[in-house]
Amino acid sequence: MSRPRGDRDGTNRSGSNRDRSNRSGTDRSNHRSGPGRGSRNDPKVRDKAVDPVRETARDVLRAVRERDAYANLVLPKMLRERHISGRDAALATELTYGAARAQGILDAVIAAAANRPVDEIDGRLIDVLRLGAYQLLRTRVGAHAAVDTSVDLVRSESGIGPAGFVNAVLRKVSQRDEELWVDQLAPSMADDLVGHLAFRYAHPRWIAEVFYDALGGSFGQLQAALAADDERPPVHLVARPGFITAEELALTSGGEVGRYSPYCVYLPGGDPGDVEAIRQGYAGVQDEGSQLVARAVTVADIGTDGGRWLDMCAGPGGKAALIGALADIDNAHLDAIEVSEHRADLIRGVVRDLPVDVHVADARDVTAHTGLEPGFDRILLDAPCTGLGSLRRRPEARWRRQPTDVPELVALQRELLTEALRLVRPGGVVLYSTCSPHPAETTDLVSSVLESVTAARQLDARPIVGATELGEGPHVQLWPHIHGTDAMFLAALTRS
Ligand SMILES: C[S@@+](CC[C@H](N)C(=O)[O-])C[C@H]1O[C@@H](n2cnc3c(N)ncnc32)[C@H](O)[C@@H]1O
Repeated sequence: MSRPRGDRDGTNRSGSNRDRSNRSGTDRSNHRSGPGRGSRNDPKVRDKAVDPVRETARDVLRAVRERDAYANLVLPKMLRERHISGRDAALATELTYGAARAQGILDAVIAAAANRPVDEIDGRLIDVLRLGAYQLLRTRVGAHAAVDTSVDLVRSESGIGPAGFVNAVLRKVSQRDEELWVDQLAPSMADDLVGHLAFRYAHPRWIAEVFYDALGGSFGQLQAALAADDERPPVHLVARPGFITAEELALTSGGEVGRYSPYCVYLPGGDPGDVEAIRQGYAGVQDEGSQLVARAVTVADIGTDGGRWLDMCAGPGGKAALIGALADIDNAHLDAIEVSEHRADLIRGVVRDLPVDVHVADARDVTAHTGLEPGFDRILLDAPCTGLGSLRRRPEARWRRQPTDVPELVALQRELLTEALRLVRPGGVVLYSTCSPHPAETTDLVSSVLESVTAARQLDARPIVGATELGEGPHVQLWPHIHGTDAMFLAALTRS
């Protein structure tokens, strides 16, 4: 890949709320007459083609439910295969991700309207009911269009009886707005404020409890955090240092330079795949919080830097690409380890032309599996975690994750951090990060490792992160509602 050369600040060496209006409101079916108008009111006599946008959203929700698929992997592929683009693609994305994120509140409303638990309703109908209820409660799509298109989907696949059922349930859903349904169905604010907020902002209760603990027991902060997490997430781009500056990327993409990371650009809308710099490999899609973590590894003060850098859990390579670009500028070298062959391939795809070696190995015992000896100057351990800090970017994840996932991950994190502290040279830095604010994976984990590795101590991470409102330290916890980033956690450690 040929590219302009630059310095690490991004200068080319060549010189060169849930606000309803924020929700998608494209009512592409308003031309259709709805229930109560002539024969279209009767599912028995209708014979219309289904709307390809809703059909695609329905198919993705079904793949998520039946095959544990990831909506954000399945949807783009389906849109390409079905030649759905532009505004239609945007609407399909909003409906799919919105319905997946809001599943908890939608299911409660559907169960109340159907007068039966959702697990007693055929799964194929549930997908459509969620899609219809989402449109009714959380978009500006007209009620007739939301109901009609849903009934069409069911009638074409399952026939008149199920279509009549969906029609009846969605009509009942449409009789109240979201606020009224919350008043009726959510736990009372007086008796159970965490439960109420969890319901209102479509989070499982256990996750709201984790956020509440991580936020120091503040209901106000919890409400803001859940509300931000319930929003459509912003798209952040990273301008790869030495390839393009954030200013150039903002200019060419129509975006705005980010608040904290010198490499970040906020993209207001549109498909990042259309951005020329991304197509050329000069830029990528990466949350600003992840950029701050990657940059922090490279700016921590460690005295003389021998240029041996390590990324212990590197796949799919977002941070390795940024650290690798900075290593290139600083004449350093990065070893990137990843246990999954497929994810190692993804790393290779983004570090071409950079001083990065990719190793497929288990990082719990790096020397045995890669031959790499201890003595690294800078180590990033971006540990496998519950991902509770990036739920807004993984629509269905909040309903899939279970509290029982936590202990196994914590055990793995403990082994990996202990190994990182073995590999770092005295006076070097280990940055431990998670895209989770769960105390068991963050502060508690760091404390317990520090208790067992007596040569290690924690540094103040705040000065190397380059953001404001970072609390009392020494660790850093970013939040969507405060920093606009994913809820990344970061702790800096060294050893004697
Ligand atoms: C949070 S992700 C890392 C994200 C990455 N730093 C990025 O910015 O693209 C954690 C990664 O660790 C990998 N992993 C899990 N267990 C591992 C192990 N024992 N050794 C090495 N990698 C592991 C997972 O496959 C996953 O790709």
